[in-house]
Amino acid sequence: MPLPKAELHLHIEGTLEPELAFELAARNGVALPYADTDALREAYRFEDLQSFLNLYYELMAVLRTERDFEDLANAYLARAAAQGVRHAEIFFDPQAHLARGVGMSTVVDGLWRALGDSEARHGISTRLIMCFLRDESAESAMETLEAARPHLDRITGVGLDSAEVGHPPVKFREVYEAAAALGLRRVAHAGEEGPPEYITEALDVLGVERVDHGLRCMEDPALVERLVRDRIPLTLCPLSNVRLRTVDVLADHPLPAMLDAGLLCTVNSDDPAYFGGYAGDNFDAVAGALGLGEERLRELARNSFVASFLEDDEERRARCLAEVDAYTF
Ligand SMILES: Nc1ncnc2[nH]cnc12
Ligand SMILES: [Zn+2]
Repeated sequence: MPLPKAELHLHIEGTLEPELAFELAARNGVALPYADTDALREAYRFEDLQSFLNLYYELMAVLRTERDFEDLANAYLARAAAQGVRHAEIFFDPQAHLARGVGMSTVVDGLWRALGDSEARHGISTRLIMCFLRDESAESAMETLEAARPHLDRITGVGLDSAEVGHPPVKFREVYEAAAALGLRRVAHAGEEGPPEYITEALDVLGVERVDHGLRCMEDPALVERLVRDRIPLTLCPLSNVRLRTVDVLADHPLPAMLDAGLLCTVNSDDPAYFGGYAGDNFDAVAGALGLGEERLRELARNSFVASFLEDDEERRARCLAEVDAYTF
């Protein structure tokens, strides 16, 4: 049995495996510019975040109907369950779908067909986090929040993703204020490729409760001190960092130094179909490459539930934490 864990940084569109991409392409009559799944996998050699995003957005063309989103989410949940995931807070990118003429209801209702009974079917409780694309305008983000209004009973929070450099958090001040007024939780990608100042800005201007990636905080000791003091969780994605070349090799990943500094780190998969592994694979990879022992792994698993948005179900959080504490490696 794998170590129980929560996954807090997972883009549902990034779980689209080549086999499912081709199946959905055939179902929807969408032509993909790759001969087969092997040819597609060959394209998974990324220079940086942007080179990945180009393929990530291109492949979304196969996602068209509620059933497509349901199948995508069910495939992820089955894989995640097999790797010990007991709770998943799942990002989705509505603007990337709205721009293709796929409506907000198609996306949210489709995802919900899988998430609605995920606890019974897969043993995974779930939350949905709607991300704004930071390389689109602030006006577009606000329109997206408006479009989500009828679905807010199914959306726990908002996030910020896509190309980071040149798109500082301050650009989204108003939409985050509006999201907060609607009672939504707030997170944002910051310090993945962008500078530590973006992390500080996400905290000060957007009021985020959790930072996605946050890797580059290590360049600013005062920021590290603040993140430790305020117990701000970081959702790290080690295999993603290697594939997108923010870290040269896994053995150089700053995770051990971050844990030693007292940061509330979690380990997640980001876009597992593209980066070589799901949540459990990321745990296994850091355990091997960084020599993390059992107590460090247990700490990471505990952190994932502590950092989760389970305030509305403290009983489940306590049950999951008890499972982690009772786990024998
Ligand atoms: N790692 C990542 N960083 C920013 N935006 C993303 N969208 C999907 N994956 C992402
Ligand atoms: Zn991400």
